[in-house]
Amino acid sequence: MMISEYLKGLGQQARAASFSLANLGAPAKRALLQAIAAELAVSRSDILAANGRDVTAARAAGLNDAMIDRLLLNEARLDAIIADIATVVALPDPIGEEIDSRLLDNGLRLSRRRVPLGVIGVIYEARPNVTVEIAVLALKTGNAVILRGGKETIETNLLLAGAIRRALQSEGLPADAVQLIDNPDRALVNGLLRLDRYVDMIVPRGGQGLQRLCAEQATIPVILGGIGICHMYLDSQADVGRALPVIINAKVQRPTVCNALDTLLVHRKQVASLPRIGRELAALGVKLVACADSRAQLSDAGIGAELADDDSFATEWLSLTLGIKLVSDVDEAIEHIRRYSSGHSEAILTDNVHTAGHFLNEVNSAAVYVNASTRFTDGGQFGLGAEVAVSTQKLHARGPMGLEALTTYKWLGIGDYTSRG
Ligand SMILES: NC(=O)C1=CN([C@@H]2O[C@H](COP(=O)(O)OP(=O)(O)OC[C@H]3O[C@@H](n4cnc5c(N)ncnc54)[C@H](OP(=O)(O)O)[C@@H]3O)[C@@H](O)[C@H]2O)C=CC1
Ligand SMILES: N[C@@H](CCC(=O)OP(=O)(O)O)C(=O)O
Repeated sequence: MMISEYLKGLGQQARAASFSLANLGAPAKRALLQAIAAELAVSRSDILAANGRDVTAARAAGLNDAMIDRLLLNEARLDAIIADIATVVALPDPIGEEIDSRLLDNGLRLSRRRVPLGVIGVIYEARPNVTVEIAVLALKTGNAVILRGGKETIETNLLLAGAIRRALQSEGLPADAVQLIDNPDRALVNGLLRLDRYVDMIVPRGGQGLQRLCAEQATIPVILGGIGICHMYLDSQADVGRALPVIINAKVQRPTVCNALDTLLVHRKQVASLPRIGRELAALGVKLVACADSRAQLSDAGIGAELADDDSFATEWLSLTLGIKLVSDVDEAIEHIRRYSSGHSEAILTDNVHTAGHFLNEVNSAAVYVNASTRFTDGGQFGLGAEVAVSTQKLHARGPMGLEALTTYKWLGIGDYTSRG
C-alpha cells in the first residue's frame, strides 16, 4: 500500500474512533484504563519476550548502554508501568468540566466546557513506557492517538499497542482509538506531519533534527517536547554543602534525559568551592568541560577538565558531561541562560530570597526552580500521573503535559430564542 493511503487510513480510523471516545463518561474511561492494566499484565511474558528481541537487535546495531537502558523492560519496569495506570485512573477527569459560566445582560448564558482535542499524533523516542503513558493520558481525555515510537522499540510497541487495542475492544470501544505506525520508514513521519485533515495536534519528543523537520514540514499545530539544555546557578549566598547533592542529582541520577543538568554556572565568590564540586562529580564519572577561569582553578586542585568553547554551552550532553562556567553575578547567569537555554528547566541555588525572586522573574523557561533539581520536570513528579511530553514551547501547554494539556474548550451559549441586538 502507498504511504499516503496507509496514513490516510490511519487518520480516518482515528478520527472515527475519536467521535466514540469524546463523550464517554468518566466511569467508562476508568474501566477502560483498568482493562488496559489487566491486559498488559496478562500479556506480560509476550511483552518481555518482544522487548528482549528489541534489545538484542539494538545491541547488534551498536546502541550504547544508556540507550539500551532506555529501551529495556523487565518485570519491575512493567509492574511500574501498570501501577502508573492506576495513578492516572485516580486523577479527576477534566472532560466536561465547566471552566466558567456567566449570564449576559441579554439573557444568554455563556460557559466554556472542556473537551478533547480529537486526534493526537505523537512521535517519540525508543522508550516503551512512553507508549503506555501517552495512550492512557489520551484515552482518559477522550482523544484518539496515532503513535510513532523510536524504531528500536518496534517489537515491544507492537505488543503494548496490541494489548491496549484488545482492552478497547473488550470495553466495546473502537480499537483504532490507539494506532501504532508499525513501519519504521521515516517517510511515514513526514506524512504524519501533513495529515491535517485528520490529526488535530502533533507532539514530537526528540532532538533538533526532529524539531527542524516539524518546523519545516508540519501542516498541523505542533507542541514540541524539545531538547533540554538545562542550567543551574550556584549563587554567592548558597550553602555549598546542601547544594552539592542537588547538583549531583541533576547531573548524575539519569544523565540521558531531557531534564538532566547540562551547565553549572558558579558565582566567582564560590570559586574556592570548585575543587570540592569538581572532585565529587569526577568521582561519580562526570567529565567536566569548563571555561578558562574555572578550568585553571580545577587544574590547580588536580582535577582535569576540557576547555569549553561556545559550542560546549550550546550542547545538550545527554551523558555524564557537565559544562562549568564562572559568572560575576546572578544577572550574568541569567544572560547566559537566555543565550543558551532551550526553555526547558533551570534552577538557582541560593539562600537569598531576593536573588531567588529575581531569578524566578527573569528566567523564562517551562520550569524554573529555587534550591531544587531540574530532574523534577516530569509529569509523575508534578502529580500529573504521567506526561505526553515536556513542552518547551509557550503556546497551549508548557512543561510536563498531563491530562489538561490534551484538552481544549468550546464556548456554549444557551439562550431563550435570544437574538443579538
Ligand atoms: N521534552 C521532552 O518531552 C523530551 C525530549 N527528549 C529529547 O529527545 C532527544 C533524545 O531522544 P532521541 O531518541 O535521541 O531523539 P530523536 O530525535 O533522535 O528521535 C525521536 C523520534 O523522532 C524520530 N525522528 C528523529 N529525527 C527524525 C527525522 N529527521 N525524520 C523522521 N523522524 C525522526 C525518531 O525516529 P527513528 O526511530 O527513526 O530514529 C524517533 O521516533 C534529546 O534531545 C531529549 O532531550 C526526549 C524525550 C522527551
Ligand atoms: N519524564 C522523564 C524525562 C523525559 C524523558 O522521558 O526523556 P528521554 O529519556 O530522553 O526519553 C523523567 O524525568 O523521568
